[in-house]
Amino acid sequence: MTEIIVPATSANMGPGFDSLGLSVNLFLKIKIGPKSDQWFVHHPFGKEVPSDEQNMIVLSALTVDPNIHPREIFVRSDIPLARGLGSSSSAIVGGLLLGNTLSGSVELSKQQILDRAVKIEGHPDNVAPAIFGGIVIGGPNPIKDDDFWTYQTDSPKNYVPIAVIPHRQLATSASRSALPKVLDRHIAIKVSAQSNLLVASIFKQDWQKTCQLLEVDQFHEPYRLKLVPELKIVRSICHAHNIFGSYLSGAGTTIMIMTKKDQADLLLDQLKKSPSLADCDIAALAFDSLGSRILA
Ligand SMILES: Nc1ncnc2c1ncn2[C@@H]1O[C@H](COP(=O)(O)OP(=O)(O)O)[C@@H](O)[C@H]1O
Ligand SMILES: N[C@@H](CCOP(=O)(O)O)C(=O)O
Repeated sequence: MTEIIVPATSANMGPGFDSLGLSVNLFLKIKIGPKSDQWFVHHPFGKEVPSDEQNMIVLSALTVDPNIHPREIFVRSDIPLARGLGSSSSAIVGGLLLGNTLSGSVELSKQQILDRAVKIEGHPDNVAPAIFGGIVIGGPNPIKDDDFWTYQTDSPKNYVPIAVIPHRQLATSASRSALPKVLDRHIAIKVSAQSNLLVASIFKQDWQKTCQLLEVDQFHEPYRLKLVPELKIVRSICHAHNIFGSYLSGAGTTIMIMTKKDQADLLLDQLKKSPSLADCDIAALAFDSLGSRILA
């Protein structure tokens, strides 16, 4: 049975709001089952997620080719829903790859899949690393807004992403409505300069500076702090051990920390000991370098 595999993603690295993200080793897996009278999606998410053609995976597949014959599909996923780890992007990218695989008349390139995925999701910072793997910077082509440029690079070898995942869900739409309509010019200039530094540090593999710059966001974190107070707690535990590299992953509620491998055990231990983080799953993940793949 053909299987489509899409990794989870952690968007909004530092001040790279809506632009900068990386992929990690939690996966959405879609197996393509037999033809059927109607679409039926076998999935583990309960009633919250539709099992018919209204399922996000099927909706995305049908944007590629509305004439695809309905199928049964079998979905497994260890990406938690609505926690800032790109579950909706994984469904969109997985659906587009499903449509591309099943269509007899359309064959999209990776770039076309990216452009369509951004159109559905609204921003490239999850869908781009979900497609390409590693760390990806994405943004609109300056002369053609529906075409997205990306630069991809490897994640650091001697660092590990530690995720603090509150049990609470937070829909991206709700978290976006906490953001201000207007930003102060001085703040925007300063943070945009630091965002430029962040990108340079990533491509120079100057990971120590990267980790410091991951903490300077002022585009979204200050406004979302009231929705994810755990960010402050996690950051202060990290700083008490002179560890930098924490940021609000996507729209929350997950907090990601990029930390040196030799500091990971100590940090995990300290985070797990904190009574304020009792309602969180805390785990060392791994960076994903492959992005989406299809196993025949
Ligand atoms: N595998 C999936 N299949 C179908 N729908 C999904 C899947 N994963 C996520 N979704 C939809 O996306 C929603 C979460 O999207 P969002 O609020 O953007 O959070 P995030 O992308 O950070 O997990 C879920 O509540 C569900 O409706
Ligand atoms: N830039 C977006 C990222 C949303 O990521 P998600 O994983 O929470 O879907 C935003 O901050 O709204």
